[in-house]
Amino acid sequence: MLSHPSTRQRELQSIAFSTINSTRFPGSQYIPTKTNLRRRHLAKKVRGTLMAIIRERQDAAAAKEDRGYGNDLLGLMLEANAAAGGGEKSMTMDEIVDECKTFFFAGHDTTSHLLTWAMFLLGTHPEWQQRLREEVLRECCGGGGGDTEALPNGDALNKLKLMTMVLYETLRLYGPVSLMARTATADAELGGVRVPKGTMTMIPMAILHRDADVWGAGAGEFDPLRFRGGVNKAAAHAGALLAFSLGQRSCIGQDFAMMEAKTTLAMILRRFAFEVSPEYVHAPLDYLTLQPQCDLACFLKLLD
Ligand code: HEM
Repeated sequence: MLSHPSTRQRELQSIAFSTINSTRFPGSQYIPTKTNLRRRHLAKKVRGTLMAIIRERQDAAAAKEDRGYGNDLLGLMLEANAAAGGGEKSMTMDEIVDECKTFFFAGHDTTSHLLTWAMFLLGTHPEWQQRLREEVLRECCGGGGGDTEALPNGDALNKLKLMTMVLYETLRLYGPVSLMARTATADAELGGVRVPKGTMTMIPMAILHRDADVWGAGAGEFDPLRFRGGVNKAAAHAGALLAFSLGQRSCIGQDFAMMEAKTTLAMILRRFAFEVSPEYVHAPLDYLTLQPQCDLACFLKLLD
């Protein structure tokens, strides 16, 4: 089934990933190969769907309907763009569509796979699952107020110290983004190796995150307590956890991702106990984001 825009966007990502190592030459993207034709067709469909959503928002704002451009990220972007009034700071329609695609890819698959791996680790470490459940029941039942059905509020989420440690440890062992690329903008020297300007370097975060020189002898083990002194004190180097990258181009959505993951896990933990299916095959696959190759089946048990 390929009717949903997110399904099309996923197929586009999958084409992009599978052609990363293909030989390319100027103009090769215009040759009518099966993959190129499919890519063009999907890109057109995704753009059409996004344009329809954007036009609907613009019409609602023009008609001065209460909802205006909408109170989500797209709404804020369209509102800011309208305020820029076509000046230097405004975005073209193509740029807005591209932002929508970026946020879908950067913001959706990453967080959902962080949750997948957290479920895997908690499903295979029942003692940690129980510790987190106790923390959740203590700190945020009903946003901190005792109602087990209500969403946890921001204050309650901030009190989930063990949960934060488990998520950092999940990001270390199974960070959804396992590789980053950077191009040297000037001649440089890196660990004694000359890196000429223009060289593309790859930063293998997944490997660095399991380096015993940095994380200690138990680098391969699940040990959330290594983060008890904070993220900067967990390893030999303060910037060792690279899951969201560091510096100017680090992840813009990292706080949001942590909040989403904490909220979702809190809601699952207080209602269900879970374990990983004995049929699960452990085969993490780096398919733009790190994910289980054959899904992750879990058994959930409703708690009293
Ligand atoms: C567990 C969840 C997430 C992880 C592991 C993650 C990881 C990363 C990493 C490693 C980068 C740097 C990539 C590079 O420089 O090559 C990045 C950038 C980015 N992320 Fe995330 N991300 C997550 C969630 C999110 C969410 C929820 C959003 C949006 C709501 C988001 C939006 C972005 C954007 C827009 C960038 C580009 C920032 C820039 O270049 O200035 N991410 N993310």
